[in-house]
Amino acid sequence: DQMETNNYEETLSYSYYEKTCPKVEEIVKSSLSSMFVLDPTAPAALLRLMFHDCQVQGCDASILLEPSGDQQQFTELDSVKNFGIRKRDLIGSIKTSLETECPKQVSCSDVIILAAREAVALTGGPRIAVPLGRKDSLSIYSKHMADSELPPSTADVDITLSLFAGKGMTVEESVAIMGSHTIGVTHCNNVLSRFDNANATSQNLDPRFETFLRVACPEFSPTSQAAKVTFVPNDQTAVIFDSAYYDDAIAGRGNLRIDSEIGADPRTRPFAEAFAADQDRFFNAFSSAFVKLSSYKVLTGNEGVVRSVCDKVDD
Ligand code: HEM
Ligand SMILES: [Ca+2]
Ligand SMILES: [Ca+2]
Repeated sequence: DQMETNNYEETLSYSYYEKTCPKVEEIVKSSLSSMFVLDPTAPAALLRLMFHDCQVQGCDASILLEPSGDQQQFTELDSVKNFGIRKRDLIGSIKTSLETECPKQVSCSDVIILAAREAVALTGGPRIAVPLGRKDSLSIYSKHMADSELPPSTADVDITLSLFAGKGMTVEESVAIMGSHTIGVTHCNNVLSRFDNANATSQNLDPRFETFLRVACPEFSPTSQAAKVTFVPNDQTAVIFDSAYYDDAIAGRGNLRIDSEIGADPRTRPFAEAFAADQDRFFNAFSSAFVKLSSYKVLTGNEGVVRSVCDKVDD
């Protein structure tokens, strides 16, 4: 009787680690609560990390892989689309604690999702129930795939709605998931294109806010070092997960093109207004969108592995 060798199709489950690592969610939460006290900007980094992992060959922890041996290889992080990705090391620290508690059980891809979930909850957002059981990729990372799959910083409403429709999201959920920009920062190199007059009229850019952006991000070249180290907050309350992002979007105070246009486009504005007026509605739509994004193209069962360290595929 070969109980352990079945190849039944496995799916994500809300009780996946019940027997193999019952304390997993508690361990992720307690590790991150102390890390977030040390660095209140870390939650935003971990939420974005989840998006950028899931967007490139699915939620498989491919974004964590480092070059192996002494080969010269380009990783996902070498893609300019991954500019500003930070705090990948925190996932490694959580994984180390988990290896002590339950060795070789919890995948790095699940840790990324659980860390993003805590990033939302610990900054004042909803506590989202997330199904688990993702496996980590064996295949090698790809800079090329990161270049082609991640949205450009100049993305508009069309690009954004079709990106999220591809993950089964409604327009309401797509507007809600952009509410992730309620925390964190945007570096000036991503803001400078807003000053291009050819685009400005369609972009719902409040003139006083434009003045603020021009002062915060003087017109240096987008590729200069100065533009890569200066930044502006993503909304008025950039360490709190709230609906202030939508107030700003409606008023034309968005840093990126999408952050402003989402508050003006006839397809998205009604939802931005609803979320600005009703935070519960935002949190509910955000939660279902989060589950859709984080279940995108996952590897389960024998399709992937549980890495023992997150930045390497085990030998
Ligand atoms: C069309 C869709 C999107 C575009 C074009 C976009 C673009 C960007 C850009 C250019 C930045 C600034 C990075 C920097 O300068 O350091 C940023 C930051 C951020 N994004 Fe997005 N984003 C999109 C969707 C999302 C989604 C779906 C999430 C999460 C589920 C997300 C979460 C974040 C967070 C939390 C930050 C702040 C990061 C930090 O403070 O380190 N974004 N995004
Ligand atoms: Ca990935
Ligand atoms: Ca906020």
